[in-house]
Amino acid sequence: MDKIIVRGGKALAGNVKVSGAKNAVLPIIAAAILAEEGTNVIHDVPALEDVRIICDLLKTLGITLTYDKEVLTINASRVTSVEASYELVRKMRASFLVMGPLLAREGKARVALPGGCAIGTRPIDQHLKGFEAMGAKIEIGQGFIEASVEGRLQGAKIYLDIASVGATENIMMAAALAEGTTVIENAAEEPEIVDLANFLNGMGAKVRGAGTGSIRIEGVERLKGCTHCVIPDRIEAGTFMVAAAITGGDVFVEGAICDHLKSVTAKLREMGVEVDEQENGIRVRSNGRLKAVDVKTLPYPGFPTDMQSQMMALLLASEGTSIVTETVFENRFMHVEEFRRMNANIKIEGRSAIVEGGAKLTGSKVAATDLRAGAALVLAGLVAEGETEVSSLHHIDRGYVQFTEKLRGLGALVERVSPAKEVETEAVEQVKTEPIKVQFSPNFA
Ligand SMILES: CC(=O)N[C@H]1[C@@H](OP(=O)(O)OP(=O)(O)OC[C@H]2O[C@@H](n3ccc(=O)[nH]c3=O)[C@H](O)[C@@H]2O)O[C@H](CO)[C@@H](O)[C@@H]1O
Ligand SMILES: C=C(OP(=O)(O)O)C(=O)O
Repeated sequence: MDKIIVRGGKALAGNVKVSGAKNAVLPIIAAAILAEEGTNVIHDVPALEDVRIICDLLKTLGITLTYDKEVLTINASRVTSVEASYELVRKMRASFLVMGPLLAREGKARVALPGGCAIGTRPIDQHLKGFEAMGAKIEIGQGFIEASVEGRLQGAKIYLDIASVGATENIMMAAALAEGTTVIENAAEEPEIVDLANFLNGMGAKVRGAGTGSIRIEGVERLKGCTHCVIPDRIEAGTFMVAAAITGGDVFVEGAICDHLKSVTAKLREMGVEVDEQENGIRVRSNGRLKAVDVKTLPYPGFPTDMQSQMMALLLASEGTSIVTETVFENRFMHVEEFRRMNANIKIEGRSAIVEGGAKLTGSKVAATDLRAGAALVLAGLVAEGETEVSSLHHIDRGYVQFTEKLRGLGALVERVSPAKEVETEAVEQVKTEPIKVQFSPNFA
């Protein structure tokens, strides 16, 4: 299995370009199922494992896709199946996002139960509540959820008990082709919801209010393909902002949208990091002296749970005690155990982690427990003494395009090695100066 080897001690400097947002492109690809005519042309599609999986899923539904140079074309004029298999849903929870579009277009959908994952149980009750309110019959059995409706879905007023990102997206997509108007109250307000709404509207839908807690969707009879550019990934951007701060570096994060990163920017500034918001990106500078701060994850515009572990790495490098409270997911502290292997002093009390900064982190063998945890361990490795070896890289591949290459572009002493190369490393002890080969080259076509 591949590993990332990081040697700490280098201040990062230079320019890094942010890729398209994973969490925007996944629902957008699912929404492409709704286009009964024309072709969707989606730009800035990141070459990620999750993107490959959802593309594979659409192919099993009979849909035609091509992918070249970050441009994905999807022709969904023909849908030959309404079933999302366990094998695909198991690999990626977001596969469940095909349920709304399939139900709205085909009147039925059969999707494997997504189950829990490393960060919590992650129920889907709010998605199902929305579909039922729109007239769908839901049956659960043999590991699948089957949804069906006689005729078209009916517009409805839906109040979400939790401002769930996925439920808001799934219901929005279903409502786009429903008869009448749907109003989602307590809707999630994430930028990815706005991007999805823009894509749906590009296909001819009538979605208003995305980005607020109340979204109104007037159903239309047909949708057709359009051209769309995916927003930049705010979590990838935030990860590189932390990389600059933790190493006492000076990095321009090109393409980052300042508005999407306000909570992250505010916390970095509280810690003493200089954040310069520019039109086409964000420059982050730090002298490496960091103050401890408390962080609480919340739905957008609050501090993102997807930045919690990276922020914890930064707090470990700060002076003083910080409290990190996770309110979005019930079990998103798996990385704490891995940080401890690196000499971190962190205590968990319920939903909070008490992080003692200041102790010198030491390089160690650690494993990514989810994709953000994987990135966070690499960040910690950038300031640890000696060498850190991060394994279980399939997590990182889900959400970061060429992570090691981008870090190396900023001067980080980091590389990805495959088992064959490891042997070589031991044999000749030269690998640290060799250029690394690109490990990930997806072929979606
Ligand atoms: C592909 C994608 O976009 N993933 C993001 C999305 O996940 P996802 O859409 O799964 O996250 P949700 O906003 O739905 O989940 C938030 C909380 O609501 C709970 N919940 C959710 C749905 C439901 O029906 N019932 C319920 O109880 C979840 O268990 C969780 O505790 O938003 C999360 C929260 O910002 C991010 O961490 C993920 O990176
Ligand atoms: C938790 C995440 O993604 P997902 O919802 O796809 O598991 C994430 O992007 O950090």
